[in-house]
Amino acid sequence: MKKVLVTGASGQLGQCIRKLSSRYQEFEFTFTTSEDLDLTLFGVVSAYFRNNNFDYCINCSAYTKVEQAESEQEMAYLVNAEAVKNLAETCCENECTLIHFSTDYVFDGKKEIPYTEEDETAPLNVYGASKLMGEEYIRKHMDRYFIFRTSWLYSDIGHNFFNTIRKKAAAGETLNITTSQKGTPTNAYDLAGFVLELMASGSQKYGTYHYSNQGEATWYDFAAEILALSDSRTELKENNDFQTIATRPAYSVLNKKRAEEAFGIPILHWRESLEKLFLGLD
Ligand SMILES: NC(=O)C1=CN([C@@H]2O[C@H](COP(=O)(O)OP(=O)(O)OC[C@H]3O[C@@H](n4cnc5c(N)ncnc54)[C@H](OP(=O)(O)O)[C@@H]3O)[C@@H](O)[C@H]2O)C=CC1
Ligand SMILES: Cc1cn([C@H]2C[C@H](O)[C@@H](COP(=O)(O)OP(=O)(O)O[C@H]3O[C@@H](C)C(=O)[C@@H](O)[C@H]3O)O2)c(=O)[nH]c1=O
Repeated sequence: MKKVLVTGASGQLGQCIRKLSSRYQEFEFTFTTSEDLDLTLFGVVSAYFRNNNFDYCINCSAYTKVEQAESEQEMAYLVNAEAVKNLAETCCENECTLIHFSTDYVFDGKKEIPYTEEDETAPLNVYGASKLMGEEYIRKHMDRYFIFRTSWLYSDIGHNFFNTIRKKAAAGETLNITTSQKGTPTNAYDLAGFVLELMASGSQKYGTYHYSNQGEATWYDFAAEILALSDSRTELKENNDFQTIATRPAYSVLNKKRAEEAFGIPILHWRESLEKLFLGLD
């Protein structure tokens, strides 16, 4: 039976993978949080892999606080770059395939058509730059890896825009939402299902890929759809000058052709996938 380590298991994507993993009886899963396995400690990571013969590592760990990263630069690079380097070197040494996630924020948003994997990266903020450095370590140290750049992940789990909007609406707050970014919301369960299917297929089409739901939206469009599906009467206002500490790309829609052609796994439109999430909510 193939052994799979899922790191960052207490986070949003890690928990989605855990929920879906019972459908994949052909794998033996181990889930670790930062308390069980701190990826910033090379010696610890190296010993852990030597003592377990993992075939795959799905790395869901990351420093994802985009605003805070601007003042906690060191921590962002430690987790998003140095810890990833530790993992890449260790996976390589132990012949373990690494599945890793990166972000649309590696791009500067100056394009007006979806970004391909070949497009030049030029992050505008610390989070994006630290994630890009993590990607580069993997490409430098490994052959057997999959990097999936994704965007605007949401689910009913953890801290994300979907949960923020639902909480604010429930509290009766008026929402002021930016129209100055265009991207694609991605249901974290879809991404979780996608990587589990990829693993089950035994694909060896290693490399860097883009994966998000289909279509495009502003954060305002996304909030409007969340409110509509919640039957909420909360007031929603467009804001084209929402102030943030970190600069974000104005346009970060990802072109998914490479992943679609390589793996043949259908990808839902973001509106359809959002509806699907609502249907499963209590
Ligand atoms: N969320 C989003 O909108 C997007 C996310 N991504 C990428 O997708 C991936 C998953 O994101 P998501 O699930 O939302 O992220 P979360 O922030 O929900 O989860 C990240 C997890 O990483 C863990 N972690 C942090 N530091 C360490 C460490 N030193 N060692 C081990 N684990 C650690 C945290 O665990 P603990 O709490 O135990 O410290 C946390 O549970 C990440 O690579 C992210 O960059 C890409 C695009 C969009
Ligand atoms: C809460 C809130 C945010 N915004 C704006 C701020 C920002 O431009 C945008 C999204 O805000 P958030 O802080 O929720 O999202 P942000 O942290 O930018 O989300 C990003 O997270 C990282 C991890 C990624 O990798 C990206 O793909 C992306 O998902 O919406 C409003 O306009 N009004 C609001 O009330």
